[in-house]
Amino acid sequence: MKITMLGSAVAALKKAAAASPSTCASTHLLSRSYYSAGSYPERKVAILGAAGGIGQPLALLMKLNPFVSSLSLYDIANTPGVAADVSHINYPAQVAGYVGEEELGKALEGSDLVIIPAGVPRKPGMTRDDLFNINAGIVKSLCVAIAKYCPNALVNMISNPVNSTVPIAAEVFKKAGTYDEKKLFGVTTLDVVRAKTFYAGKAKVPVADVDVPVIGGHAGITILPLFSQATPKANLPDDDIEALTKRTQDGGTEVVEAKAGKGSATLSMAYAGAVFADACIKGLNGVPDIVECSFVQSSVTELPFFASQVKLGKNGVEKVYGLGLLSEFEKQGLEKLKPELKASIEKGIKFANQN
Ligand SMILES: NC(=O)C1=CN([C@@H]2O[C@H](COP(=O)(O)OP(=O)(O)OC[C@H]3O[C@@H](n4cnc5c(N)ncnc54)[C@H](O)[C@@H]3O)[C@@H](O)[C@H]2O)C=CC1
Ligand SMILES: O=C([O-])CC(=O)C(=O)O
Repeated sequence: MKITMLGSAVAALKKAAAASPSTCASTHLLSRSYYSAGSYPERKVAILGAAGGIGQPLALLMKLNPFVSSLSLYDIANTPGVAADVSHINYPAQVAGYVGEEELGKALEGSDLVIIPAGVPRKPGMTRDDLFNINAGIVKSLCVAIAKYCPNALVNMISNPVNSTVPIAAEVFKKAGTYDEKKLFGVTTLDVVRAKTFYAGKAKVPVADVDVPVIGGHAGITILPLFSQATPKANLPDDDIEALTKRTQDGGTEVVEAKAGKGSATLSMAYAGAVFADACIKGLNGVPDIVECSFVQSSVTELPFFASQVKLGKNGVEKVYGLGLLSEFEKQGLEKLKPELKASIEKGIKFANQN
């Protein structure tokens, strides 16, 4: 029964992907073109924190991605079991599990893409910034190893607070002399996934057709969905737009509270992480017009890092898009988010240079 369900879910994903363009509406995982055997280079993907709540379903989804030839699962515990389990799935990727710091180098060597969901999640009452004290150190040490063992890999940062962990990673790479701003991404795809889902529900349009850019950062009011640019157009009243904006900004907290102490979003995050990783790999492989929102080094505003739509190419970020036309409500939201986002970025930079 379970196998039948997974089979039909994959078939549904393939159907949806075949029906959608490969632009920023690409929140679908599998497309037929993947199956033109041998037409793409081998790709190694490493997941750091692979035995965790996000790491395990993300490992599953990356195993199902036929672009991936080697899947490297690293954690401080429990990865041999996760790797053995995932390795039995009849998709091409060769799976290996690595456990403990002494195996981190082997886990990373040769990686084209490193995805980092390592670190502690929130409990009710906490902000993402409350995770800083533990996760900053974890991310920093993992990035030191990335600089050493796979300095050319794209890095997808999931660990929170993303608004600070991305600047930490950038500083570590700068110190190591390996920083390439085109290759470092804060994963904000879950904000886009949520904005699409909530908008589709309110506007009563098919969710597969919806696109909504989300800009700013990845915490509370720094998450700014641009519903004025949402497609298909729905002309929702202002109070609906305000409610949708708030729900998107509080989406993570909604899940944290519903899980009541048992962590934060894992399944939707694994999905979002797999969508973004897939877009990165497609870009590396030269698939044209791959556009996703991500928190990257940016000159779109005065802040050094900012999330907006980016085009992904053979070297990572090919183009950072501007914000387009904003409504008055969005303009106000943009000004309101800047001080918090600036402080979180500076906190990350300071940590990386002091510790
Ligand atoms: N960017 C986003 O949109 C989202 C980010 N997150 C963040 O992702 C992170 C992980 O969340 P969960 O998977 O739910 O947590 P979890 O606690 O279930 O898993 C984290 C994993 O990281 C591992 N880990 C800890 N230190 C490590 C190290 N030094 N090296 C390698 N692995 C290490 C742990 O052993 C554990 O298996 C959290 O910081 C959470 O806030 C969660 C949801 C969405
Ligand atoms: O809310 C959290 O702590 C996890 C997260 O980043 C999200 O679900 O967006």
